[in-house]
Amino acid sequence: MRKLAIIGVGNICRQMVEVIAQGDQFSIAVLKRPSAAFTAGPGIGTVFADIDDLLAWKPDLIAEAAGQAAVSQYAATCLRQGIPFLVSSVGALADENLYKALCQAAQDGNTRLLIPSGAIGGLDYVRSAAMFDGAQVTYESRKPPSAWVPELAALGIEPTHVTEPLELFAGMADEAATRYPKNLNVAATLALAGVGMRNTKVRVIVDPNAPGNLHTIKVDGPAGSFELTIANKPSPDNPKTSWIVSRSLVVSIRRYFEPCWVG
Ligand SMILES: NC(=O)C1=CN([C@@H]2O[C@H](COP(=O)(O)OP(=O)(O)OC[C@H]3O[C@@H](n4cnc5c(N)ncnc54)[C@H](O)[C@@H]3O)[C@@H](O)[C@H]2O)C=CC1
Ligand SMILES: O=C([O-])CC(=O)C(=O)O
Repeated sequence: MRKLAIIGVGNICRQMVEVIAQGDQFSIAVLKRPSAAFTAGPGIGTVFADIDDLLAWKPDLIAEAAGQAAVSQYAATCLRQGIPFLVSSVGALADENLYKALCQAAQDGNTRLLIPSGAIGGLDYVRSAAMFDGAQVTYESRKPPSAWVPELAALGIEPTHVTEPLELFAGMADEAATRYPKNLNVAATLALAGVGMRNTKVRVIVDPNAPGNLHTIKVDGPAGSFELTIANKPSPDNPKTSWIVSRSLVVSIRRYFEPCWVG
Protein backbone atom coordinates (compact mmCIF):
# COMPACT_ATOMS: atom_id res chain seq x y z
CA MET A 1 0.00 0.00 0.00
CA ARG A 2 1.53 3.33 -1.06
CA LYS A 3 1.06 6.51 0.89
CA LEU A 4 -0.45 9.53 -0.84
CA ALA A 5 -0.70 12.95 0.80
CA ILE A 6 -2.98 15.67 -0.57
CA ILE A 7 -2.47 19.31 0.43
CA GLY A 8 -5.81 21.14 0.52
CA VAL A 9 -9.15 19.65 1.49
CA GLY A 10 -11.42 21.32 -1.07
CA ASN A 11 -13.14 20.36 -4.29
CA ILE A 12 -10.23 18.67 -6.12
CA CYS A 13 -9.12 16.76 -3.01
CA ARG A 14 -12.67 15.49 -2.41
CA GLN A 15 -12.97 14.17 -5.96
CA MET A 16 -9.48 12.62 -5.94
CA VAL A 17 -10.26 10.73 -2.75
CA GLU A 18 -13.55 9.46 -4.22
CA VAL A 19 -11.82 8.14 -7.36
CA ILE A 20 -8.82 6.64 -5.56
CA ALA A 21 -11.02 4.94 -2.97
CA GLN A 22 -12.72 3.07 -5.84
CA GLY A 23 -9.65 1.02 -6.77
CA ASP A 24 -6.21 2.49 -6.24
CA GLN A 25 -3.98 0.99 -3.59
CA PHE A 26 -3.14 4.10 -1.62
CA SER A 27 -3.58 5.10 1.96
CA ILE A 28 -4.43 8.78 1.97
CA ALA A 29 -3.57 11.60 4.35
CA VAL A 30 -4.53 15.22 3.84
CA LEU A 31 -3.05 18.51 5.01
CA LYS A 32 -5.61 21.11 6.03
CA ARG A 33 -5.08 24.68 7.12
CA PRO A 34 -4.64 24.77 10.92
CA SER A 35 -7.75 26.96 11.18
CA ALA A 36 -9.94 24.74 8.96
CA ALA A 37 -12.64 22.67 10.63
CA PHE A 38 -12.20 19.38 8.75
CA THR A 39 -12.37 15.81 9.94
CA ALA A 40 -11.46 12.63 8.07
CA GLY A 41 -14.26 11.18 5.95
CA PRO A 42 -14.40 7.96 3.91
CA GLY A 43 -11.13 7.22 2.11
CA ILE A 44 -9.03 9.57 4.26
CA GLY A 45 -6.91 7.88 6.91
CA THR A 46 -5.25 10.85 8.58
CA VAL A 47 -5.72 14.61 8.71
CA PHE A 48 -2.66 16.74 9.40
CA ALA A 49 -2.51 20.47 10.06
CA ASP A 50 1.26 20.75 10.06
CA ILE A 51 3.60 19.97 7.17
CA ASP A 52 6.26 18.49 9.48
CA ASP A 53 3.76 15.97 10.83
CA LEU A 54 2.78 15.09 7.28
CA LEU A 55 6.43 14.61 6.28
CA ALA A 56 7.01 12.42 9.36
CA TRP A 57 4.22 10.14 7.99
CA LYS A 58 6.63 9.52 5.06
CA PRO A 59 4.35 9.86 2.03
CA ASP A 60 5.42 8.30 -1.30
CA LEU A 61 3.97 11.25 -3.21
CA ILE A 62 2.46 14.62 -2.26
CA ALA A 63 -0.21 16.23 -4.44
CA GLU A 64 -0.99 19.91 -3.98
CA ALA A 65 -4.64 20.90 -4.52
CA ALA A 66 -4.75 24.06 -2.44
CA GLY A 67 -3.62 27.19 -4.27
CA GLN A 68 -0.53 28.94 -5.59
CA ALA A 69 0.63 30.09 -2.13
CA ALA A 70 0.75 26.46 -0.97
CA VAL A 71 3.26 25.66 -3.73
CA SER A 72 5.71 28.32 -2.55
CA GLN A 73 5.03 27.35 1.05
CA TYR A 74 5.55 23.57 0.86
CA ALA A 75 7.02 22.25 -2.40
CA ALA A 76 10.74 22.90 -1.81
CA THR A 77 10.79 21.23 1.62
CA CYS A 78 8.97 18.17 0.31
CA LEU A 79 11.19 17.84 -2.76
CA ARG A 80 14.41 18.23 -0.76
CA GLN A 81 13.25 15.31 1.38
CA GLY A 82 13.03 13.19 -1.77
CA ILE A 83 9.24 13.15 -2.08
CA PRO A 84 7.76 13.68 -5.56
CA PHE A 85 5.51 16.76 -5.55
CA LEU A 86 2.56 17.03 -7.94
CA VAL A 87 1.45 20.63 -8.45
CA SER A 88 -2.08 21.61 -9.43
CA SER A 89 -1.56 25.35 -8.87
CA VAL A 90 0.98 25.53 -11.69
CA GLY A 91 0.61 29.30 -11.99
CA ALA A 92 2.94 29.60 -8.97
CA LEU A 93 5.71 28.55 -11.36
CA ALA A 94 5.21 31.74 -13.38
CA ASP A 95 7.67 33.06 -10.79
CA GLU A 96 10.88 32.02 -12.53
CA ASN A 97 12.90 32.11 -9.32
CA LEU A 98 10.47 29.75 -7.61
CA TYR A 99 10.42 27.44 -10.63
CA LYS A 100 14.22 27.24 -10.72
CA ALA A 101 14.41 26.76 -6.95
CA LEU A 102 11.92 23.88 -7.11
CA CYS A 103 13.76 22.21 -10.00
CA GLN A 104 16.95 22.50 -7.92
CA ALA A 105 15.19 21.12 -4.82
CA ALA A 106 13.96 18.16 -6.90
CA GLN A 107 17.50 17.51 -8.13
CA ASP A 108 18.89 17.80 -4.60
CA GLY A 109 16.26 15.36 -3.34
CA ASN A 110 16.72 13.04 -6.34
CA THR A 111 13.01 13.27 -7.05
CA ARG A 112 10.59 15.05 -9.41
CA LEU A 113 8.41 18.14 -9.55
CA LEU A 114 5.35 16.79 -11.42
CA ILE A 115 3.05 18.98 -13.52
CA PRO A 116 -0.25 17.49 -14.70
CA SER A 117 -2.15 18.55 -17.81
CA GLY A 118 -4.98 19.64 -15.49
CA ALA A 119 -7.91 21.19 -17.31
CA ILE A 120 -6.21 21.15 -20.73
CA GLY A 121 -4.58 18.60 -23.06
CA GLY A 122 -2.48 18.23 -26.18
CA LEU A 123 0.70 19.09 -24.28
CA ASP A 124 2.64 16.30 -25.98
CA TYR A 125 2.04 17.97 -29.36
CA VAL A 126 2.82 21.44 -27.99
CA ARG A 127 6.09 20.18 -26.48
CA SER A 128 7.20 18.60 -29.76
CA ALA A 129 6.13 21.58 -31.90
CA ALA A 130 8.03 23.97 -29.62
CA MET A 131 11.28 22.23 -30.53
CA PHE A 132 11.14 24.00 -33.90
CA ASP A 133 12.34 27.61 -34.06
CA GLY A 134 9.48 29.98 -34.80
CA ALA A 135 6.66 27.96 -33.23
CA GLN A 136 3.91 30.21 -31.89
CA VAL A 137 1.50 29.19 -29.16
CA THR A 138 -1.66 30.99 -28.08
CA TYR A 139 -4.26 30.15 -25.47
CA GLU A 140 -7.79 31.44 -24.95
CA SER A 141 -9.85 30.88 -21.81
CA ARG A 142 -13.61 31.35 -22.14
CA LYS A 143 -15.64 30.66 -19.03
CA PRO A 144 -19.16 31.74 -18.03
CA PRO A 145 -19.65 34.58 -15.49
CA SER A 146 -20.28 32.01 -12.71
CA ALA A 147 -16.54 31.20 -12.86
CA TRP A 148 -15.64 34.86 -12.35
CA VAL A 149 -17.88 36.08 -9.55
CA PRO A 150 -15.25 37.66 -7.21
CA GLU A 151 -13.19 39.05 -10.10
CA LEU A 152 -16.26 40.69 -11.67
CA ALA A 153 -17.33 42.02 -8.26
CA ALA A 154 -13.87 43.60 -7.88
CA LEU A 155 -14.56 45.43 -11.16
CA GLY A 156 -17.99 46.48 -9.92
CA ILE A 157 -19.74 44.20 -12.41
CA GLU A 158 -22.73 42.08 -11.46
CA PRO A 159 -22.26 38.65 -13.15
CA THR A 160 -25.88 38.58 -14.38
CA HIS A 161 -25.25 41.91 -16.16
CA VAL A 162 -22.63 40.35 -18.44
CA THR A 163 -24.73 39.71 -21.55
CA GLU A 164 -21.95 39.90 -24.17
CA PRO A 165 -18.46 38.31 -24.17
CA LEU A 166 -16.15 40.50 -22.10
CA GLU A 167 -12.37 40.45 -22.56
CA LEU A 168 -10.79 40.49 -19.10
CA PHE A 169 -7.18 40.14 -20.17
CA ALA A 170 -4.83 39.95 -23.14
CA GLY A 171 -1.15 39.43 -22.49
CA MET A 172 1.42 36.80 -21.64
CA ALA A 173 1.05 33.56 -19.70
CA ASP A 174 2.97 34.53 -16.57
CA GLU A 175 0.86 37.63 -16.00
CA ALA A 176 -2.39 35.75 -16.68
CA ALA A 177 -1.51 32.96 -14.23
CA THR A 178 -0.48 35.44 -11.55
CA ARG A 179 -3.45 37.78 -11.96
CA TYR A 180 -6.00 34.97 -12.00
CA PRO A 181 -4.60 32.30 -9.65
CA LYS A 182 -7.82 30.26 -9.55
CA ASN A 183 -8.64 30.32 -13.26
CA LEU A 184 -5.45 30.56 -15.32
CA ASN A 185 -3.05 27.93 -13.96
CA VAL A 186 -3.35 26.19 -17.30
CA ALA A 187 -1.75 29.17 -19.04
CA ALA A 188 1.40 28.46 -17.04
CA THR A 189 1.18 24.73 -17.77
CA LEU A 190 0.94 25.42 -21.50
CA ALA A 191 3.86 27.86 -21.31
CA LEU A 192 6.07 25.38 -19.46
CA ALA A 193 5.30 22.67 -22.02
CA GLY A 194 5.77 24.96 -24.99
CA VAL A 195 7.46 28.26 -25.76
CA GLY A 196 7.73 29.80 -22.29
CA MET A 197 5.85 32.27 -20.13
CA ARG A 198 6.85 35.40 -22.07
CA ASN A 199 6.09 33.91 -25.49
CA THR A 200 2.72 32.30 -24.83
CA LYS A 201 -0.04 34.75 -25.71
CA VAL A 202 -3.19 34.54 -23.61
CA ARG A 203 -6.70 35.95 -23.87
CA VAL A 204 -9.24 35.63 -21.08
CA ILE A 205 -12.92 36.09 -21.91
CA VAL A 206 -15.94 36.02 -19.65
CA ASP A 207 -18.58 34.61 -21.96
CA PRO A 208 -22.23 34.34 -20.90
CA ASN A 209 -22.79 32.01 -23.87
CA ALA A 210 -19.96 29.60 -23.01
CA PRO A 211 -21.42 26.12 -22.55
CA GLY A 212 -18.75 25.37 -19.92
CA ASN A 213 -15.08 26.14 -19.34
CA LEU A 214 -13.64 26.45 -22.86
CA HIS A 215 -9.91 26.21 -23.47
CA THR A 216 -8.55 26.86 -26.97
CA ILE A 217 -4.90 26.18 -27.74
CA LYS A 218 -3.39 27.11 -31.10
CA VAL A 219 0.06 26.21 -32.33
CA ASP A 220 1.57 27.42 -35.59
CA GLY A 221 5.08 26.53 -36.60
CA PRO A 222 7.45 24.94 -39.08
CA ALA A 223 6.22 21.45 -38.20
CA GLY A 224 2.56 22.23 -38.78
CA SER A 225 -0.41 23.70 -37.00
CA PHE A 226 -2.76 22.58 -34.30
CA GLU A 227 -5.98 23.91 -32.86
CA LEU A 228 -7.69 22.30 -29.93
CA THR A 229 -10.80 23.43 -28.09
CA ILE A 230 -11.74 21.63 -24.93
CA ALA A 231 -15.21 22.21 -23.51
CA ASN A 232 -14.99 21.19 -19.88
CA LYS A 233 -17.87 20.88 -17.49
CA PRO A 234 -17.21 22.86 -14.31
CA SER A 235 -16.86 20.94 -11.05
CA PRO A 236 -20.21 20.61 -9.28
CA ASP A 237 -18.68 22.28 -6.18
CA ASN A 238 -16.45 24.93 -7.78
CA PRO A 239 -17.35 26.57 -11.12
CA LYS A 240 -13.80 27.94 -11.55
CA THR A 241 -12.29 24.45 -11.57
CA SER A 242 -13.09 22.11 -14.44
CA TRP A 243 -14.46 18.75 -13.35
CA ILE A 244 -11.73 16.83 -15.16
CA VAL A 245 -8.87 18.33 -13.10
CA SER A 246 -9.10 15.85 -10.21
CA ARG A 247 -8.95 13.01 -12.75
CA SER A 248 -5.88 14.52 -14.37
CA LEU A 249 -4.15 14.50 -10.97
CA VAL A 250 -5.13 10.88 -10.35
CA VAL A 251 -3.82 9.92 -13.81
CA SER A 252 -0.52 11.68 -13.07
CA ILE A 253 -0.19 9.81 -9.77
CA ARG A 254 -0.92 6.44 -11.37
CA ARG A 255 1.49 7.24 -14.19
CA TYR A 256 4.24 8.07 -11.71
CA PHE A 257 4.06 4.61 -10.14
CA GLU A 258 3.10 2.44 -13.13
CA PRO A 259 5.77 0.57 -15.07
CA CYS A 260 4.33 1.66 -18.45
CA TRP A 261 2.50 4.78 -19.53
CA VAL A 262 1.09 6.16 -22.75
CA GLY A 263 1.14 9.75 -23.98
N1 LIG B 1 -3.85 22.97 -13.22
C1 LIG B 1 -5.15 23.10 -13.43
O1 LIG B 1 -5.67 22.78 -14.51
C2 LIG B 1 -6.02 23.66 -12.37
C3 LIG B 1 -5.50 23.99 -11.14
N2 LIG B 1 -6.31 24.46 -10.15
C4 LIG B 1 -5.69 24.79 -8.86
O2 LIG B 1 -6.21 23.95 -7.86
C5 LIG B 1 -6.52 24.72 -6.70
C6 LIG B 1 -7.56 24.01 -5.86
O3 LIG B 1 -8.78 23.93 -6.57
P1 LIG B 1 -10.13 23.49 -5.84
O4 LIG B 1 -9.92 22.25 -5.07
O5 LIG B 1 -11.19 23.52 -6.87
O6 LIG B 1 -10.30 24.72 -4.83
P2 LIG B 1 -11.06 24.75 -3.42
O7 LIG B 1 -11.12 26.19 -3.05
O8 LIG B 1 -12.30 23.96 -3.47
O9 LIG B 1 -10.07 24.01 -2.42
C7 LIG B 1 -8.84 24.52 -2.00
C8 LIG B 1 -8.55 23.99 -0.60
O10 LIG B 1 -7.20 24.26 -0.25
C9 LIG B 1 -7.16 24.79 1.05
N3 LIG B 1 -5.92 25.58 1.20
C10 LIG B 1 -5.64 26.76 0.62
N4 LIG B 1 -4.39 27.14 0.97
C11 LIG B 1 -3.89 26.17 1.77
C12 LIG B 1 -2.67 25.98 2.44
N5 LIG B 1 -1.70 26.89 2.36
N6 LIG B 1 -2.48 24.85 3.19
C13 LIG B 1 -3.45 23.92 3.27
N7 LIG B 1 -4.65 24.05 2.65
C14 LIG B 1 -4.87 25.17 1.92
C15 LIG B 1 -8.44 25.59 1.20
O11 LIG B 1 -8.75 25.79 2.55
C16 LIG B 1 -9.41 24.63 0.49
O12 LIG B 1 -9.82 23.61 1.37
C17 LIG B 1 -6.95 26.08 -7.29
O13 LIG B 1 -6.79 27.12 -6.35
C18 LIG B 1 -5.99 26.23 -8.44
O14 LIG B 1 -4.79 26.84 -7.99
C19 LIG B 1 -7.66 24.57 -10.34
C20 LIG B 1 -8.20 24.27 -11.55
C21 LIG B 1 -7.43 23.82 -12.67
O1 LIG C 1 -10.17 24.31 -14.36
C1 LIG C 1 -10.02 25.11 -15.29
O2 LIG C 1 -10.84 25.23 -16.22
C2 LIG C 1 -8.79 25.96 -15.36
C3 LIG C 1 -8.45 26.62 -14.12
O3 LIG C 1 -9.27 26.88 -13.27
C4 LIG C 1 -7.04 26.99 -13.90
O4 LIG C 1 -6.23 26.81 -14.81
O5 LIG C 1 -6.73 27.49 -12.80
